[in-house]
Amino acid sequence: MEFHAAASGTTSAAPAATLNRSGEVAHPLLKVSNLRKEYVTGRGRLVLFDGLSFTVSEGEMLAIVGESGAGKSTLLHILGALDGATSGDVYCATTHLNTLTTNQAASFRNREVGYVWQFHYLLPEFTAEENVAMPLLARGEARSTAFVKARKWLTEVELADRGDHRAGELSGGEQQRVSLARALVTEPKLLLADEPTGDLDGRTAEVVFKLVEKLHSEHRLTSVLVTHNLNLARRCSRVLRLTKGHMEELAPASV
Ligand SMILES: Nc1ncnc2c1ncn2[C@@H]1O[C@H](COP(=O)(O)OP(=O)(O)OP(=O)(O)O)[C@@H](O)[C@H]1O
Repeated sequence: MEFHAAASGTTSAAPAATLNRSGEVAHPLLKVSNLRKEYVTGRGRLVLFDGLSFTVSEGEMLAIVGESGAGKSTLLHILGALDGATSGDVYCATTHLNTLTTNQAASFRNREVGYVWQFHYLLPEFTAEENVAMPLLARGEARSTAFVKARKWLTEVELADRGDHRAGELSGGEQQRVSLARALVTEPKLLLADEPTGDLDGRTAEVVFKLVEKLHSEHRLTSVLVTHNLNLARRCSRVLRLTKGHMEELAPASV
């Protein structure tokens, strides 16, 4: 168990190391300070959250829970440089996400973050292998090495024998495992997952979540998962609940 001091509200410092309960140095990978997100809508300002401050240490598996509409997906998008905050700061290691240009944000997403969504967003006409190789090809990696890595990651998600199958011909659980391989083929530090098992039946969800747990620990990932599934949330090392615009830390066992 680790201590997680909330960020002090400073807006200029990259994450500093802290001590966990065993006296080991815990290096924060993500540091969120005083974050606010609002939308200006036809009916006025919609403030999703304000004053959010928290850190996520390297190696943690964090679940973000909360009511529908609380802003969990929006927060995940901000952590992954897919969306910007209205104010406040987000650091991923020494990268200050607020200051990235569009191109820098795209490069950050390609190199540092793996995304898994509720819907897999695979290209159905392409094979599993081609789908997994796509992020590497997008950043200019040679086809031969991209496909070697894609096959390695399909093996990691236990789909080595399905590489030449079209994504559209795979089952929902298999598609989600391919999307997990695609998320990790670039060997990111950070895995962001938004309801990764939300579209799957209970048994298939368990298979996919076990794979997430296995890959998280074997590849020393830092993972942030948005979920409504409290059974999955309590298996994470930390749980934060987004409620009425603020964050509460919950003991996983009490979720
Ligand atoms: N571009 C936008 N403009 C205005 N409002 C938006 C926009 N995007 C999202 N919202 C609103 O922000 C709120 C939070 O959305 P978000 O998807 O982050 O919630 P959530 O907690 O992930 O919900 P769920 O659990 O249902 O997926 C919702 O009320 C949504 O309608």
